[in-house]
This record gives sequence, structure tokens and C-alpha cells, in this order.
Amino acid sequence: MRVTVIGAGYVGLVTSGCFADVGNDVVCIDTDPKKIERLTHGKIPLREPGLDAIVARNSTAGRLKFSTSYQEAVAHASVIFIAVGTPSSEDGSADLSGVLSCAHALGEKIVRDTLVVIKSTVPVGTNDQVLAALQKELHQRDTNVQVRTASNPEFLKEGAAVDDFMRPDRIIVGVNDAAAADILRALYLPFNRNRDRLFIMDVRSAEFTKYAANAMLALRISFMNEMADMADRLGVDIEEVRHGIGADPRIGPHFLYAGMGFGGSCFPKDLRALVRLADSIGEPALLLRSSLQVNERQRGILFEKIKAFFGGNVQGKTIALWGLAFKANTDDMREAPSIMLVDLLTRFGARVRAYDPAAINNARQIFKTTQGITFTASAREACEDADVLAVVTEWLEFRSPDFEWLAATLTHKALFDGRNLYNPAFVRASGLQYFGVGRGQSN
Ligand SMILES: NC(=O)C1=CN([C@@H]2O[C@H](COP(=O)(O)OP(=O)(O)OC[C@H]3O[C@@H](n4cnc5c(N)ncnc54)[C@H](O)[C@@H]3O)[C@@H](O)[C@H]2O)C=CC1
Ligand SMILES: O=C(O)[C@H]1O[C@H](OP(=O)(O)OP(=O)(O)OC[C@H]2O[C@@H](n3ccc(=O)[nH]c3=O)[C@H](O)[C@@H]2O)[C@H](O)[C@@H](O)[C@@H]1O
Repeated sequence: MRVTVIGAGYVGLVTSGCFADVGNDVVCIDTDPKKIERLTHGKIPLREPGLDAIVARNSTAGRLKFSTSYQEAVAHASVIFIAVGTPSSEDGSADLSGVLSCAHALGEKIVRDTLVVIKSTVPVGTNDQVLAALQKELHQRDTNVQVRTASNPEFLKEGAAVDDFMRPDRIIVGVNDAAAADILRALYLPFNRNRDRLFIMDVRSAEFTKYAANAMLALRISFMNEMADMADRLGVDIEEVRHGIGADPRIGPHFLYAGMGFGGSCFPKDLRALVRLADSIGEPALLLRSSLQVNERQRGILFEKIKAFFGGNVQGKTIALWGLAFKANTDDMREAPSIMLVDLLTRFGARVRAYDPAAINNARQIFKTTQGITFTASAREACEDADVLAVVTEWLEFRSPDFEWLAATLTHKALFDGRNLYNPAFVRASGLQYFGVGRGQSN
């Protein structure tokens, strides 16, 4: 099938690469000329395991092309995916300007009957807005071309995006008509061969399913973080509790890790957007609001622990920081918990020596006006001349450090484990003090 994808970010690029990889002929367009220039020269503008190989082999095979031209986008295919960003507006609602500007640009140029599929995460009713924008442009052009829209929200996780796309646990398709369902069923067949993972529903339910899924996952994390904060005061180990409750199949073992709060480009923004959507229809959204509050508090948790360790004052202290990305296996810094930690530490006079295997370039942009942070080329280098170590992202290379070397290197011999990666007894046996999240210690 010939497919066009608008947006060459995490979702658009993965979608383009994976569709091409199963034999489709894909054009991916983006308004960022630098991004397209790099992609045309085989350079991937983001870090996502497996994506570079997919882009390389499909570009070489001629099945994947990149462009900045809407003209090319509409000329190429009659199935066009919109996968541009929907960031938070100032009031927290989803900023749909990118999606709507795609709709207008497409409507100005579409030359044949076309199905426009919205993959971006958008509030209920957006498909209707996109259809209206398309029709307005077509009407002005006085053409007989017909457009339809469909909703196909994406559920991939960064760091595992290619795998999630290739082996999805569900494909949600929201349609107004059977013909659109047939097209999307055919397009997704290669990803849906063994079990029926395709759920076809009405458009508004599909739009809402995406938000409900992210909200449920975010609530689960906030719940565990709240339990962890109680566990610290009660002398309870949240890791034991995680195993204990996760064994109940009604709860399940996944996504129960307490930590520094959820970050990334989606949970925080999607929760805020859902709260605004609730406001607009007069619903209180009590749980969603609480989850955001718990999350805000949790982002400061490691700072509070470090501050308490130093008797309430971090002035002049040097903190080694392992991990800046919002989670492992990505270079994405959007709403990363490290941002608040670095801000607080440096604001109160501490120095930070930070290392991350992938996110340092992005972090440099974020912290370009921050005084007191330096970036190091290795995890070990971050610890040199540092008083204590804070582990913020769960990268594999941080999982089994040389604790004895750390004890000999860190002046104040303390490890703050924001991801509960370590066995406290084992760490303590090497001469370090250990502070996790919900490991039974309120220092
Ligand atoms: N990042 C993720 O893990 C997931 C994101 N989503 C949703 O997918 C959507 C896209 O997210 P990301 O890929 O992370 O965003 P992103 O910010 O990485 O990429 C968006 C791309 O769209 C381009 N763009 C913006 N406006 C444009 C326009 N009018 N025409 C053409 N290109 C335009 C930008 O230049 C950028 O390259 C969002 O709605 C997000 O909530 C859904 C599931 C997972
Ligand atoms: O809509 C989206 O963009 C995507 O949002 C999340 O994916 P992502 O943000 O890439 O990453 P997650 O692995 O879900 O982690 C989100 C945040 O929660 C934190 N987290 C996750 C799991 C956990 O048990 N505890 C926890 O604190 C992570 O550290 C991270 O900061 C969802 O998992 C995807 O299904 C969804 O498609």
C-alpha cells in the first residue's frame, strides 16, 4: 500500500519505518527541514533501539522517502497519517494547532479521495474538527474530492517503540464507515497475524481509549509512589510490597515501580489534557487531579532525601547524578524527573556532575542557563570529587556498579537510589549508606 505519514518524531518515524518494513511504500514528511535533511542522509534525529537499521534498509530499498513537501505528501498516497505533536497549551489542554495546520495544509492540496488517519493523541471531538478543517479547504477549492477521517491512536513506549509497533498488544481503530475500517484492517494485517488485536470502534471512543490508557497507567504509578512515601515512614519495603501485590492476577506485576514520578512527553501532558477536557464538560476528575499532585510531590522526593542527609543544607555539596533521560533507552528529556532535581540542587547551591549514556546533548539544551551542572563522559567520572551519588534513570549500565569503588570515592559515602535498583543490604555491606524510594527509611 502507499502511505504518507506527517511528522517525523518518535511516533511518525517509527510508524513510517515499520510500515515500510512490511513492504508498504512510505513517504514521511515534516516541517522541520533540518530533520528531513538529516533523515535523507540516513541520520536518525532521535535514539530508538532498532530504528536506524529499519530506516536504513527501507531507504536503501526505496520504500521509505523523506520530504518537507505537502505536495509530495498528497501526491504519494490516499492514506495519510497525522503523527505530529500535541503538546500542552498554557492551560494544560492539548495544543491542536499542529494537527489542525496539517488538516488545512492537506485540504489545500489533496488531489484524490483520501483517508486521513489521526495517530496523534487528541481529545474527543478532534477528528470532527480535522474533518471540518479539511472540508472547509476543499469547499474553498470547489472540488469533488472526498475526504474521510479515522482515529488510530498509538500505544508505543519510547525505548521499545519499534518492538511495540511490530508486536502491538492492541491496535485501536475508530471509524465512521466500513471502507475506512477495511483499509486500516489491511494495513495492519502484518502486525496482527496471530491473534486478533484489532479493535474497531467509533471515533470518539477510540480517541478516549488513548487517554484512558495513559491515565490508568499514570494512576498506577502515583498509587505506588504514595504507598512508597508511606512505606518510608512505616519501616516498610515497597519492593516487597510490589512483589506481594503484583502476584494477584487482578493487579499484575507490571508498571508498579515507585520512583521519582512519571515523566516523559505523554503521561504528564495527557493527564493535564484529560483534566481540562473534564473541566470543559463539568466533571470533577478527582482521581486525575490527585495523580498529578502526587506526581509533582514525588519529583522532589530525592532532593528532600539528599537535603535531609546534609542536615537541611546542600550548599557547596557535589552530587554525582547517574541518568538524565526520563527513562532508560531513550534520549528524551521531556518532563524528565532529573530536571526538577537538578534545578533544586543547583538553586540551593549544590554542584551537579551528571552522566547519561544518551541524553547529554538534549540535557545541555535544557540546562544551558543552569549554573553548577557539568556533564561527564562516564558514570565513574561523575563520581570523582562528588560527595554522594543519586541514581535517576534505570539504565542497564547502572544496574551493577562497583559499590566498593563508590564507597572509596564518594566523600560522604551515600547512594540515593531514585529507581530502587539495588539491594539495600548489599549496598550497605560495601560501606555506603543507602536511601531508596519507599525502602523503609524517612531520613
Ligand atoms: N512519544 C511517544 O512515545 C508517543 C507519542 N504519542 C503521541 O503522538 C504524537 C506525536 O508525538 P511524538 O512523536 O513524541 O512527537 P515529536 O515531537 O517527537 O514529533 C512531532 C514531529 O511533528 C513535526 N510537526 C509538527 N507540526 C507539523 C506540521 N504541521 N506538519 C508536519 N510536521 C509537523 C515536528 O517537526 C516533529 O518532528 C503526540 O500526540 C503524542 O502524544 C503517542 C504514543 C507514544
Ligand atoms: O502515549 C504515550 O506517549 C506513551 O506513554 C507511555 O510511554 P512512555 O512515556 O514512553 O514511557 P513509560 O515506560 O510508560 O514511562 C513513563 C514514565 O513513567 C515512569 N514509570 C513507569 C513505570 C513504573 O512502574 N514506574 C514509573 O515511575 C517512567 O520512569 C517514566 O518516567 C505509555 O507506556 C505508552 O503506552 C504510551 O503510548
